[in-house]
Amino acid sequence: MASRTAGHLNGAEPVLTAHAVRRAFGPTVVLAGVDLTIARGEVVALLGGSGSGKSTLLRILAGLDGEASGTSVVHGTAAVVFQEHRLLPWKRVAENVGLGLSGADGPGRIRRALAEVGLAERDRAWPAELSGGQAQRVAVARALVREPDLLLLDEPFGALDALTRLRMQILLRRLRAEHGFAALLVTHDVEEALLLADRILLLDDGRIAAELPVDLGPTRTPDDPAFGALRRHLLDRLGVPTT
Ligand SMILES: Nc1ncnc2c1ncn2[C@@H]1O[C@H](COP(=O)(O)OP(=O)(O)OP(=O)(O)O)[C@@H](O)[C@H]1O
Repeated sequence: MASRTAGHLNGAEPVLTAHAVRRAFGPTVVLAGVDLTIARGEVVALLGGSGSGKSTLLRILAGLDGEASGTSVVHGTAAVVFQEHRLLPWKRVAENVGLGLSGADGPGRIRRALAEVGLAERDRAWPAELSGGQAQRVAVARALVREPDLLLLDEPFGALDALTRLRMQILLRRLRAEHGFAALLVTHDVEEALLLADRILLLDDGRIAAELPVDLGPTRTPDDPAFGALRRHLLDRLGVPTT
């Protein structure tokens, strides 16, 4: 696995290298030795059945789990976006985005990050005054303001309605084109993975069971026969019948 994941780098610098990551909860082994390399600027989607350990792996890579074994190194800055926005209800939008940010350029960076997610006018709002989609865009701004080399995204659009989800996917694609960050996107949604990722990994039985490059070019639509073929292949690997 290590040599396979290293292969896709083609000489590109890695932004994340993880090796032999293992995590058990009591007697239950959830991750049995995961090797993973992400290149600078690369978007990797992580698919897997419910309970396969996707969120557990993401938390380890984010440095949020002290109990795992193996090594995981982010070469640069990482920022995390979760399925729930996790905004502090007692702080206004701009304060939430700027949490932990220091330096005289903080207010300017907060303004720019909010403008980038289309919420420049909502900087004084309270989280409770926002829609689900707006709150999640604030969470994205809070990640962006740190100018991350790597975004760790745990089902970031999973709680949103279908239309808002589509808008967020388009926003993420645009932000990625502008900023060039790398991302690891945990998702249940095969189409979302195919729309956004350069490479898709399948987590099964505690390991990366399959790896699939997505050679679909920058403009992707589900009507494209090549898109459909990859979709069927992935659903098949996930054990979902398509006929
Ligand atoms: N803190 C914990 N204590 C005990 N078991 C846990 C803990 N966190 C996760 N698990 C178990 O580890 C397994 C993997 O959970 P995880 O949330 O990583 O899966 P997932 O692939 O993200 O699932 P889903 O797609 O349903 O969100 C599950 O069986 C879960 O019950």
